[in-house]
Amino acid sequence: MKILLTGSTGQVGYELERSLQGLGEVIAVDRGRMDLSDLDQVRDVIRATRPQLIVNPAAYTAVDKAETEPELAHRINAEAPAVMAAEARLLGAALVHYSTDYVFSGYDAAARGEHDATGPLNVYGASKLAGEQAIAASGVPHLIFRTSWVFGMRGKNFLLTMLRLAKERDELRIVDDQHGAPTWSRTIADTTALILAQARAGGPDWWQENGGTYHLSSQGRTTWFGFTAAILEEAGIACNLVPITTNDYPLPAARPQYSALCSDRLQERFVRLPDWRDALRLCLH
Ligand SMILES: NC(=O)C1=CN([C@@H]2O[C@H](COP(=O)(O)OP(=O)(O)OC[C@H]3O[C@@H](n4cnc5c(N)ncnc54)[C@H](OP(=O)(O)O)[C@@H]3O)[C@@H](O)[C@H]2O)C=CC1
Ligand SMILES: Cc1cn([C@H]2C[C@H](O)[C@@H](COP(=O)(O)OP(=O)(O)O[C@H]3O[C@@H](C)C(=O)[C@@H](O)[C@H]3O)O2)c(=O)[nH]c1=O
Repeated sequence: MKILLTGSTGQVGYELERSLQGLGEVIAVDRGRMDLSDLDQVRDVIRATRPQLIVNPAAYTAVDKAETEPELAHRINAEAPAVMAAEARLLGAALVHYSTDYVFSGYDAAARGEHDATGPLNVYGASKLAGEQAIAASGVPHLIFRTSWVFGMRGKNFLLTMLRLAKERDELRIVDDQHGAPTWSRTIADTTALILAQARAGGPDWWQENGGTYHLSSQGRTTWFGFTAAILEEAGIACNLVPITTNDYPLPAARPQYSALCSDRLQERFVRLPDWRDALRLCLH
């Protein structure tokens, strides 16, 4: 199977480049080869490589910056995936795409299912939702994995930011009223590969029976403060931690207060993901 992989310099893309190796030939394209803000280039690269599967973890992920660059965020997160879906459909290929807990408003504490009403609070979330909708409307065989609070030992993420800040400062003030499930980039990649191995073995009806949107997020939940406390404990770093509210830490983009995703659909069909704390321990050690 020929797989076109985007975003291989990102957290999830880096892990996917390794996890997908067993499935076939992986053609990894970075921004230099396929810039998602250039829709003609996206089309041209897909037509030139003729993949049987496109895996797209590339995205505009700068949540605050997106508030001042809504058109660019929309092009990368919505229009480029729409082009990928249309081109994949023409080729008879399938598309795997990633989305976010930030498609939800998160006003209440219940964990959200795949069919619960969306309502993004910020530009990033709205652009990701538009990407999901474009893919679903295209009729291409697809999987959309919504994940949350991605961490890993590479790239830009909350875990690495906290490890750095805890060494630089005596005290960290961290929001304790936003709830979610930190999810390891490697878990996302390995789960994707496991499901795609089943798809490959499953025959022509597999995508029709199993395609669509899945929540792919760790078991359990915490707050950014709880996540930070666990990071420092696992890493053996002493630093004074002060819980604060969202109002104490004003940022350009609003974030959902309750971000927990219910991953039951994924668990019933494929695999149960580890608890966020166990994944954190494995990642750090
Ligand atoms: N990070 C998180 O906490 C979460 C992420 N997600 C979703 O998961 C997926 C993977 O995210 P993650 O790996 O963390 O993201 P990262 O921010 O780590 O990586 C983003 C990737 O997209 C690439 N990219 C950005 N802009 C362009 C562009 N114009 N053209 C080509 N490539 C581009 C980046 O390339 P470059 O290195 O050149 O910038 C990088 O490889 C995304 O769909 C994201 O929305 C969902 C929930 C949480
Ligand atoms: C650095 C820092 C952040 N915070 C707060 C700010 C914010 O409310 C919260 C999270 O910070 P960040 O801005 O790093 O995280 P953020 O960019 O909002 O993370 C999101 O990224 C996108 C891509 C997603 O899809 C989401 O699932 C989610 O992971 O932590 C503190 O309270 N203290 C601090 O020192």
